[in-house]
Amino acid sequence: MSETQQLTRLGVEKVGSRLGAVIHGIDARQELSEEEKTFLNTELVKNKVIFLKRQFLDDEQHERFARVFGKPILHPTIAAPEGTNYTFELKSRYGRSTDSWHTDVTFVPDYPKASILRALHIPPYGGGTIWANTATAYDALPQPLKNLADTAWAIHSNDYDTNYYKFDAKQSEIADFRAEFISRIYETKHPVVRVHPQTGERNLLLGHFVVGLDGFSTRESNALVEIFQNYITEVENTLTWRWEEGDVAIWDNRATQHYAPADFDHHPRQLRRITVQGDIPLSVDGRASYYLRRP
Ligand SMILES: O=C(O)CCC(=O)C(=O)O
Ligand SMILES: [Fe+2]
Repeated sequence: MSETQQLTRLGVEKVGSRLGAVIHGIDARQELSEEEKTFLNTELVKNKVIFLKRQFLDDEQHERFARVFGKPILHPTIAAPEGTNYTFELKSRYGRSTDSWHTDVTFVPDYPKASILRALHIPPYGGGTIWANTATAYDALPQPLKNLADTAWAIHSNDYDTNYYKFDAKQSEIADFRAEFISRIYETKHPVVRVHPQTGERNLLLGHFVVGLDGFSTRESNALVEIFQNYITEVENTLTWRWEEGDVAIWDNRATQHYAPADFDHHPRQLRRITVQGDIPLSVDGRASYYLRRP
């Protein structure tokens, strides 16, 4: 197949106003061409979350496909399921989900650049995932709030407040997960505004691993973070994806937050995720994020 033929079969279907596109013409189970890899990386940065429908990847294909976007990395504390090297499992039998807005793994400085999530088992209703654009959220801030965000720093930790779980999931399941999640404690200081290394856009870098803003009291910090988060999670600033089994979502973890509503009762739900290596964020004035604490 000539290069032009190959490129013409690739398609981008925008599915959200501020972010989100479905990519057509890619079979992620196969080894991809350089053109296809470049295309996917370009569309990822442009659309912030992209979807490939009905791919039905196995674990090995998932890990290989993730390499299109970077170097797969292990979660700092949660072990990969047996038979996989870099996989993070989201498996729910009691209605638990990550029903809290976040960017993945921001409790380390060089948190993942992108996450690649595939759906194995989806409940009969609910069980979608919502993404938000952290660049348009920044752009929407009034100038005085931009000025504050540009100069503020936040402390992120994996020992954050997990009481966010709204659905009354089985408490022992939550407790077991939390125990493993905080088996080693990390703390990182990030600028509230991260300059995107590829687009130069300013992105709000917050989410549920934030334990506080540097230099503010807990009350002030909570109030300020809520103001910023409200801009991120404004409904018009988000996109909801209704999964079908086999679908793959890839998000730019430097430019988005996401949330998985616990709206599927006790139906089983299973997804697997691979994250790829990120680089260290830089603030508007060029200062880098750093560890405050590591095991
Ligand atoms: O369960 C989901 O849909 C997303 C969970 C999540 O936060 C993630 O995969 O990073
Ligand atoms: Fe996540």
